[in-house]
Amino acid sequence: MAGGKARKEKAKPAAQTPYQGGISFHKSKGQHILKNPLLVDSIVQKSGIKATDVILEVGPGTGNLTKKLLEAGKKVIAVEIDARMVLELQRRFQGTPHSNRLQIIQGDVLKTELPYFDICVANIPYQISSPLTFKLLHHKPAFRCAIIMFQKEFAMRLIAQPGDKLYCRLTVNTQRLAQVSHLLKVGRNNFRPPPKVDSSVVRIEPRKQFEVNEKEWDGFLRICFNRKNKTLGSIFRQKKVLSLLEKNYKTLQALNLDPALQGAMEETNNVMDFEDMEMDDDEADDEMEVEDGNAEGETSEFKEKVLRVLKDNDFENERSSKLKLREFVTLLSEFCKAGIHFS
Ligand SMILES: C[S@@+](CC[C@H](N)C(=O)[O-])C[C@H]1O[C@@H](n2cnc3c(N)ncnc32)[C@H](O)[C@@H]1O
Repeated sequence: MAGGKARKEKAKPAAQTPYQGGISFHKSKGQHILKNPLLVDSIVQKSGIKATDVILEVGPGTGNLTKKLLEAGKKVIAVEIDARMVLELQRRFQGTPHSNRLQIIQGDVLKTELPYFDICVANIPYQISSPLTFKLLHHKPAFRCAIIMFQKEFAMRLIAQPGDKLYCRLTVNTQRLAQVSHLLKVGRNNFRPPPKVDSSVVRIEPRKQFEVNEKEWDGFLRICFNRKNKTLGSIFRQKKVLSLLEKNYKTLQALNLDPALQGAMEETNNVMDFEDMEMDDDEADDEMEVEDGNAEGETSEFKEKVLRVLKDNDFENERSSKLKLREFVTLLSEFCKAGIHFS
C-alpha cells in the first residue's frame, strides 16, 4: 500500500450488501434499490403470495425483490424500463432454477399492455405513482391485490378518511375502486441511494365499485375538491362552475331536441370537457368574491336549479373534506337526475 496508514476496511455483513451489478443509478428513473434483505422478506411475507400466483413486478431493478418473489410464486412478470437493468436481471437469473419462471418485459409500464396477473408486488419509481395506480385499478380481469411501496405522503393520501388533512380527490378516486390499507413504514436508509423522502408499503384490493359514469365522476370531483374546505353551497355558487354547468346543460338540451346533432357531437367530442378546475388559494378567493353574483350568461333560474339539488339533499353546508365516498356518489346521482351534468 502506498504511503499513509494501512486502514482495515470493516467488512460489511453480506446480508446488508444489495446486488447492484456495478450499475450506476439514475434518479430520473426513480432508481432506489432495496438494500435491506429483512425488509424485502417482510414485504414478500405480508403480500400473502400463493405458490400458484402469477406476480407482476414493476421496476425490478437489479432483482433483489424479484429473487424472493420467484421463490414465493409460480411466475414473475417484471416490467423494467432501463435496458441496463434488464441485462443485469438476465445475467443474475440465467442458469438458475428460477430462470424459466421469470418473464422480463423491457419498456415503460405505463405504455405496456399488461398481461394477466394475480398479484402485483413492487417498489416503484415514485414519479409514476398516480398513473400506475389507476392503470392497475382499471386492469381487466381484476387482480387479487397489489402490494406497493409509495412515497409516504402519497400512501397516506390513499388511505385517508373523511376529515383527515390528506383526504383529497386522489383518496376518493382510489377508494371508489379499491380498499387500501397501510402495511409498513419504511425509512429512507433502506434504499441505495437513499431517497429524500420516507416511504410506506400499502395493500390495494380492487373491490366491487360504486357504479358511476367515469367522465361525470371525474368532472364532478374536480369541482367538489376545487376548495375542499369550502361548503358545497359556496363552491357551486362560483361563476366559473355555474357557467360550465349551464353550458353542459344547454348543450345536452340541444342534443335531446335534435338527434342529428348527437352524431356530430360524438365525433368532435370536445364541447363538454372540463378543464382541471383545481385552483390555488388566491385564485379561489377571487372566485369566492363573486360567488353570489350572476355569471355572464348564467341565469338565476339555472343557479336555483343547482342550489335546489344541494338544499333538498342536505349538502349545501357540507364540505368535500368531510364527505364520505357514498355521499359523493349520492350527490352526483341527484345532480344527474336534475339534468345537471359534468361531462
Ligand atoms: C425504486 S427502483 C426499484 C428497484 C427494485 N425493485 C428494488 O426494489 O431494489 C424502481 C425501478 O423502476 C424502473 N422504472 C422507472 N420508471 C419505469 C417505468 N416507467 N416503467 C418500468 N420501470 C420503470 C427503474 O429503472 C428502477 O429499476
